[in-house]
Amino acid sequence: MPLWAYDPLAHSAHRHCITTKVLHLPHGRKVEERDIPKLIYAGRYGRCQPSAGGQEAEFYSTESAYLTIMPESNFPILSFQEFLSGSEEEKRAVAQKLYNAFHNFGWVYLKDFGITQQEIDEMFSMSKKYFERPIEAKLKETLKDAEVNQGYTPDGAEANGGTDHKECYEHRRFCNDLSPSDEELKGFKAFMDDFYERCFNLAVSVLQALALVMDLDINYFSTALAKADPQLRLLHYMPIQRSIIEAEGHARIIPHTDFGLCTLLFQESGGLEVDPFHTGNFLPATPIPGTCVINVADLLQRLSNDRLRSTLHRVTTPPLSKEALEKIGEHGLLPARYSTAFFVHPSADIDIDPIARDGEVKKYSKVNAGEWRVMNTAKNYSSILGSEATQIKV
Ligand SMILES: O=C(O)CCC(=O)C(=O)O
Ligand SMILES: [Fe+2]
Repeated sequence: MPLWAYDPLAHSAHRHCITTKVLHLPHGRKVEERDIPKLIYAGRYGRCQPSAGGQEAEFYSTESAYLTIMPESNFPILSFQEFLSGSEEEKRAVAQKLYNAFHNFGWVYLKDFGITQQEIDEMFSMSKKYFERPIEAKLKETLKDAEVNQGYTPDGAEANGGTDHKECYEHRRFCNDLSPSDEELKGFKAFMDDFYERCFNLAVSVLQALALVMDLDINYFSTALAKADPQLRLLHYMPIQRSIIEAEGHARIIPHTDFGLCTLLFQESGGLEVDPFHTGNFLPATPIPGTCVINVADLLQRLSNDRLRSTLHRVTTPPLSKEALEKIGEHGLLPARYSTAFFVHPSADIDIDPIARDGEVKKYSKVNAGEWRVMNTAKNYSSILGSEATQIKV
């Protein structure tokens, strides 16, 4: 695996290949080349830590800046090509790697998955046109119902235990009444329907891969998704004062887990951070061109009886150069950020009952996917849907 020194004060793309055989650390300590892969990056301004045992490495410095060491990415990067077009044996090998990534980290960067970077760029350009419209036009299309869960959400209206600073648009499979007409934004609905379908097909393939290694019927998830109505979400994090999103209880999106089966995520710039082990140690999940990120969500964790991990994640200040941060200052504005998520929820009539193996105890009770979804959506949107919305019981 190539090794990269990553400068947390520099732009996310700013990485230097490590050429040294030995890293010299403060206080005369050294890390031999063979041990470098064991170091993991431990926070935006944090420390390097050996991943298994041993002493903390802390920062080491070069002439240019503080550097920490990390592999090219904090999370595995996996080509999906051979699952889509390979032999049975190749399919199984990809599926096993996907399963391992979800088991160990809950996250994977997928490449060669059938949607090109050019198509992703076109989607972001449509997303920007949507959000650039006047606020009055967007507010007319405000999301109204936890069950329908389609339309626009203004800044500050969705959060659960803190304050988010973002605006969103939700697109669904069967009905999108609260979306701009062709007169308002030409081609929007047709474009989003098409992008939605491509995400849906990818989600089915990803879940089929998991079924293969989880010893489930290969059609288990396609049946669970037959009548499903997942949620394509466009997100816009407006330019915002750094001091606001770095204040206690605030973020562009506060730490949370997703509550469906899994989520596909496309991101244009940095700021996303993941805490795979729920220890408060958030690792940057910076965008890698040509990839999408896929994370496990709560229903898959429940179904797998905790074999697959649904991880905490948040969006906060992106990794910017020291100069850029100085220029922005504490009260200056951070640049806007765009991302798009596809939340994969099963059909409302499916029950999710943990699969316990080898005499294992089930760690969760059975839940109905439809009720689970309405309850979680209502909780997150109580500020626009009213407090009664949170009283739906499972
Ligand atoms: O914007 C992102 O990168 C993450 C969005 C997210 O986690 C969510 O909407 O649940
Ligand atoms: Fe999320």
